[in-house]
Amino acid sequence: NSTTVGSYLASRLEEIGLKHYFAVPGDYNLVLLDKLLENKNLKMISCCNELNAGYAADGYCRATGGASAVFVTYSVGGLSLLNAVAGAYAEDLPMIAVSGGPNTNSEAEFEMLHHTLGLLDYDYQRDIFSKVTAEAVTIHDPREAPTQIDHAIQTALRFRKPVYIEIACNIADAVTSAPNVRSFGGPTASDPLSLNAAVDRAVELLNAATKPVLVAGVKLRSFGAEANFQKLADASGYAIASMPNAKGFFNEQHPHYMGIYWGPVGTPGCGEIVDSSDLCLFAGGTFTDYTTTGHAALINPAKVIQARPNSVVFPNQTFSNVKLTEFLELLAKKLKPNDGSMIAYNRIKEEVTPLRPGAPETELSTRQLFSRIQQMLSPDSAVIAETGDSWFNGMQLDLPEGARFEVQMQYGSIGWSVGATLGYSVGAPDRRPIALIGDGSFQLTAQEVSTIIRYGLKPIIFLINNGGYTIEVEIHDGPYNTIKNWNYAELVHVFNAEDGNGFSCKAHTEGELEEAIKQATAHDGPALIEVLIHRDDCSKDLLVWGGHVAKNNGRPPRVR
Ligand SMILES: Cc1ncc(Cn2nnc(CCOP(=O)(O)OP(=O)(O)O)c2C)c(N)n1
Ligand SMILES: [Mg+2]
Repeated sequence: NSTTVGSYLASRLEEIGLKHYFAVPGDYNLVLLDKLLENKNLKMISCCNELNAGYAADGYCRATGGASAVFVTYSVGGLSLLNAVAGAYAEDLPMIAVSGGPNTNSEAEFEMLHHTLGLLDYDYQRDIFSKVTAEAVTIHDPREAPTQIDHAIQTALRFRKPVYIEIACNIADAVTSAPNVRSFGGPTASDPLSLNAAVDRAVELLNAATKPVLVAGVKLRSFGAEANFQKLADASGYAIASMPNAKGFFNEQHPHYMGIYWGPVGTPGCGEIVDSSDLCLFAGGTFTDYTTTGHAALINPAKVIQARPNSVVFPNQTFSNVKLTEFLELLAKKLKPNDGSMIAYNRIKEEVTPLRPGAPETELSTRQLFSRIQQMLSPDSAVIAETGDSWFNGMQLDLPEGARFEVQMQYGSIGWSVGATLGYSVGAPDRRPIALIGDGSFQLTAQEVSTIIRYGLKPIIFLINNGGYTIEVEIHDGPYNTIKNWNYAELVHVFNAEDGNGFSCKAHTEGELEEAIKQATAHDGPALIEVLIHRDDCSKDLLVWGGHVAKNNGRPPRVR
């Protein structure tokens, strides 16, 4: 029996668990969107622009732990979406980017087309997307659609990477085979010999260590290994740390959790224990200039085991085709418990004394703001921290068990958080996201707040108005770090127009913040609190981190 190409794609998206997709229409994808709308089990979320639709699809992956889909028109849409897809690649998110494409006859007829470069080559968008995806296919022949679509979807799920599917505008409603039964698996299994050898080697080294530690890394989430890591943590008795881009992937209320491992700006006492340990197992970690604070973290490769998504790397040995989930799971069964690192940590850990609130008329400080946000957190919170001082302030939040934390620290494309908050809210309706967004970042993608209002989503957005690009100021200042101030709170009323339900207000003082949070929390809809912070009031950690990153950026060119 048969169906159409668009309906085939829709039924496969439904089959892999999607309930929503994000879209911006254009004449290359209108018929395709019509076919998608026929599928009543998928809901279209219409976005203001393709970049934000991509950021929303990014947030949707984070909220659901699964895939997401975004639909755009050719070239003018696709090339705007591109940056969000590159971000999904960097962050290991299985986003399915679908673009309408030129009529299958156009190239053969030497037809010049609108929205294109004015050349007679119409493969350029797929070619560009092939650089930021694990697979990029163009569907011209409806008979090949099932094969191409299934292959692209399977690739996204197996490698946890975005894929690109281009569907010619006159093919979307062409007849093709109905979808036949099959499963769409995730990452493949390990090579058993390699897995057992890697585990045995790890057991041998870790059991011989005096104060080994475990560190949770960012890839735990994308490769579905959070639960396996938790089992290993419980079985080992080791002290545990999380890297900054893995915050929340390990339960921060666990008795052996030390905090964030981020070199000189990590949780006090945590870095010292990791750096002085005689053997550290990093599970899914990434060691970039940002996650090591300009390489100021004192990681000694001779004392590190890296459990990666598809391999385990010891100081002088690598075992390939070993899956992270299976390695952690098997190791948990074989490891000898050892609380040496926990004893060491308990000797030096510092008790954090909560900040005492000032008088209500006290001018708001970053520290007071975040100590107040801390009190809002609950197990169903999801904190979304934008690139900026929000990384550092957000990192210090103490997450209740079950609360989630999202950062885009690998790609760090400012403005991501607005679309990501939209997508996360759609993907996790049982959570109330709390977004921490700087004024500079917000100015790139502000209009997606109107989509949050349009669909009645209910995140609470803290818009931190400190007058500019403070994170850049602390790395390297210049006139380019100052931005034009907006009346951010007023923008919500602009987006509400006559039928929106967005709440917003400004807070200059601790008393106003208290009132704002009370009203926002009580409001049954989206809320934006614009907090006014002094331009130089940033976290101490940003000052330290900025200095190290600037120094690392400034390394002189090597000349022979
Ligand atoms: C798309 C994109 N364009 C430029 C940059 C560089 N950049 N990184 N952070 C910033 C400034 C962020 O400023 P805000 O959001 O106001 O954050 P804070 O003031 O640090 O709280 C820039 C301009 C970037 N990271 N991503
Ligand atoms: Mg700012």
